[in-house]
Amino acid sequence: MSLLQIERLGIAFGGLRAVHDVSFSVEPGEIVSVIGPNGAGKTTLFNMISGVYRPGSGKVRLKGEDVTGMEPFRLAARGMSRTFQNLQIFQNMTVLENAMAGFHLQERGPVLADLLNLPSSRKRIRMAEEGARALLARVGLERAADREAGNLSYGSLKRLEIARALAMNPAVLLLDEPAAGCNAVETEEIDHLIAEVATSGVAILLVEHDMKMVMRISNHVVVLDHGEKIAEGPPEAVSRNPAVIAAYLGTEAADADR
Ligand SMILES: Nc1ncnc2c1ncn2[C@@H]1O[C@H](COP(=O)(O)OP(=O)(O)OP(=O)(O)O)[C@@H](O)[C@H]1O
Repeated sequence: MSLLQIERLGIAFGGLRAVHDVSFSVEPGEIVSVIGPNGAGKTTLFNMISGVYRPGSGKVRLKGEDVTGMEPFRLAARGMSRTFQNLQIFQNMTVLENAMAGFHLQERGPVLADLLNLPSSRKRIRMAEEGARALLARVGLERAADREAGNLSYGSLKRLEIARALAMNPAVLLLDEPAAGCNAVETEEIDHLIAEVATSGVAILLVEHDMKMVMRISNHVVVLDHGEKIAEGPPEAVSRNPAVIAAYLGTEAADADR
C-alpha cells in the first residue's frame, strides 16, 4: 500500500478532458514532481488530489483510505497539506502570526474559550506559538518572526507558506510551484528545504515549471501532456524520453508559430 495513491483520475470541463486516466503513487520520504507543457493538466490534477475539485472518475487514496473529493481541511486533518501557486499569506500579519495560523487550522477550537480568554485557550495559543517558532527556525525565518509578512522577500514568503503547511504535521505535502517567481539563490534555499522535509519522512508531490529544480530534487517524475500521463520514471530517464521531448518541442513550435 502506498502512502498516496492516485488511481485513474480524470475530469472534464465541458467537452475538454483536462485530466484523463492518470495513475501514480508517492511513498514516504519521496519527492515526486508532475511536469508537462502549459495546459497539460498539472494544476487540475493537483486540485483534484487536494480536494479543490471533485474528480469525474478515479480515486485518491491516502494511507489506503479513499479520500476522493474530500474537502481540503478534512484532508489536512488526515495528513495531506498543500501550498498554493498564488501565495496565501496574510500580508498584514507578522511572520509568527502567519505560522501560528497553521496551528489554529489544526483544531476546530472552542471559540467561546478563546473569547473568554480561558486558561485552556491561553495554553493552546502558547503551544501554537512555540510550535510556530520551531517551524520558523526549520525554514530559516526565526529572525524574521516579528516582521510584517508583507515586507518579506518572495523567497522568504514561499518558505513561510511551507512552514504553515508543515504546522499540520503532514504525511504528504503538496507544493504548487514552490519556486515560481524566485531568483536562483531563493530557489536553491527552497530546494534544500524540500529535501530536508522529505528526509524527515514526508512524502512530497510538487508541480513546478523550473525544470532544473525538478531534475535536481525529484526521485520520480510524472509527465502529463493534453491531460494524459505520457511518461514517468527517474528524472534522467524522463528527460531522455522521446515522447517527453516531443511534447515540449511541440509546445515550443506552437509558441514560435504564434
Ligand atoms: N475550471 C476550469 N474550467 C474549464 N477549463 C479548465 C478549468 N481549469 C483548467 N481548465 C482547462 O484544462 C486544461 C488543463 O489546465 P491546467 O491549468 O490544469 O494545466 P497546467 O498544466 O496546470 O497548465 P500551466 O502550466 O499553464 O499552469 C487547460 O486546457 C485549461 O484551459
